[in-house]
Amino acid sequence: IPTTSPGLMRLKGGSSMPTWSDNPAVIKLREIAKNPYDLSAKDAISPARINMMQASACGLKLLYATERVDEATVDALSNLAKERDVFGKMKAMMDGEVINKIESYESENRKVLHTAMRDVFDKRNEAPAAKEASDLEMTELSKLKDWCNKLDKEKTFTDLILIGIGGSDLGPRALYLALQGYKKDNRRVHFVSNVDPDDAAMVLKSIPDLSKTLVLVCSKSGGTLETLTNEQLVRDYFVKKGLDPKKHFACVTGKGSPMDNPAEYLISFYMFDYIGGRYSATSMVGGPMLAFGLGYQNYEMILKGAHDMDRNAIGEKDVRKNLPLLLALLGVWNRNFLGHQTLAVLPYSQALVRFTAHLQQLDMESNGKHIDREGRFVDYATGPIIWGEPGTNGQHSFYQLIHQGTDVVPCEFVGFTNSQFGMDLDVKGTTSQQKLNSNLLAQSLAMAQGHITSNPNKCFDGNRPNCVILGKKLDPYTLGALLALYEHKVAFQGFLWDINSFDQEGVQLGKVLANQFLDIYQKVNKGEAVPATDNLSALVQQMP
Ligand SMILES: O=P(O)(O)OC[C@H]1O[C@H](O)[C@H](O)[C@@H](O)[C@@H]1O
Repeated sequence: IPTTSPGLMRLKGGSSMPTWSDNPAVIKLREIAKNPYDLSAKDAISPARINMMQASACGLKLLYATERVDEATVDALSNLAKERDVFGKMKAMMDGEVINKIESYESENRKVLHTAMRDVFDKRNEAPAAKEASDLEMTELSKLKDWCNKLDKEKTFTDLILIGIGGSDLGPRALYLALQGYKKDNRRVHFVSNVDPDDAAMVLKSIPDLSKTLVLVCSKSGGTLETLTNEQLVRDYFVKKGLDPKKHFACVTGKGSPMDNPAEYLISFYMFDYIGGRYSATSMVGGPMLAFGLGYQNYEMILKGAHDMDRNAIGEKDVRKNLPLLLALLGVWNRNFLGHQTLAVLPYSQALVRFTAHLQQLDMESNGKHIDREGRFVDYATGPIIWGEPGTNGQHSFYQLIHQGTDVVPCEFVGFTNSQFGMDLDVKGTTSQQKLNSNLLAQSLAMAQGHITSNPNKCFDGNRPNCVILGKKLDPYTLGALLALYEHKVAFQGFLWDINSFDQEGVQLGKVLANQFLDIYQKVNKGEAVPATDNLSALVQQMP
């Protein structure tokens, strides 16, 4: 990681944060990390440890007896949280201070208020933290509720195609797929995100009746190439089928964006510049689609679960009881002090099939950063590489490396006592759900304690850190809480690293170059000559 760059001049002296290495807690944690807790030692994992090393909030329980920490490590991590002022920063975020910025450099300069989108429940003896933002969302929510009632009454639409990408696709799609047990009868949602024309083609071919289909175009900026292209493609398809797009197309966009053109749409919903794409699932980006597919009440329960987790994140100052902060600190321990580069998130729930994909954007776009909030290159590791697939499928694929590979992969397992549909059978004395959960618990323990034998081929070193997140059942409330747990984990980690978790400059360069390639394709399409001497043209000419 570079620590200096000719292109990066510090314009402003004096930092409010001590540098990472000067933090007393960092010094202490580095000392502990020389000889961290050995999970593979005899009796290292005991019933007492399992009972003590756990925390609960909003129907979720975090078990961390299988992490390489003891009480002294957790104390030192707790001090790190204090020294890096994570609660001050979380409060600034929830109160609506402008925290999405890099001091003295051109940056987004925005508030970060996804929590205000669900701060809509308390009977107002306690005012919402950012009242103006919550009030604006209340207006959108009541518009959405009325629209849902109208759709329920008129029964005109059975299918909805959501067109969007990145934050306008991943989070909402992950939530919809996660709640199939709560789907409304005779309602289906489809997703088109990739600019690959086969994505839209496959969805359009699968629609049973286009005349009963809504299209929800979702883009905060209203200018994303993939989304605009797919909107045009789908509009064109409707026209070809003799249908008027104006009677089918709705949109979600930022106020004042190029897409904010109500005359073009049946209805327009709004999100705001202080809602980051990857934090937007509980804004109108998720709202209309989820309320259409699952019903408005279920959407409200997602918001309620998320809001309750927001309260845990800001209100619970004891790190041993604050789920997002505890998860964040355990992650920082594994990343910065034990030196692990990746994190596998492994849901033992088929419903969470796209949840890890959403977390990839949430975490890696937020914390894949190399400068701190004052524009200095950091000399410590920031966000890990996130990956994973649902278990037990993953067990039959990549778990070999997790158990015996030369890289240690910290894991976060997620599981539920009950299935969503309850369609289960007792085979050989246990249900399928119990078989699923036995596998989850077995993997966690096997990674941690290992198994030493005289045959090296059958040796498991163990000492591979992991934790387990458990809930009773993946219902809308629990899913909202799980979503917010990860949103705040990511934010807390950004606060600990003192980076800006809310911009995404790293995705710009590729977009600029893609536009330059498009210019070349345009010339090729018009039969104009393209220069043979530049890299871009040379690459285009490589396409078979
Ligand atoms: O919602 P949109 O403005 O269309 O943006 C969609 C996505 O595109 C960008 O490339 C960003 O990296 C994402 O953070 C964003 O969610």
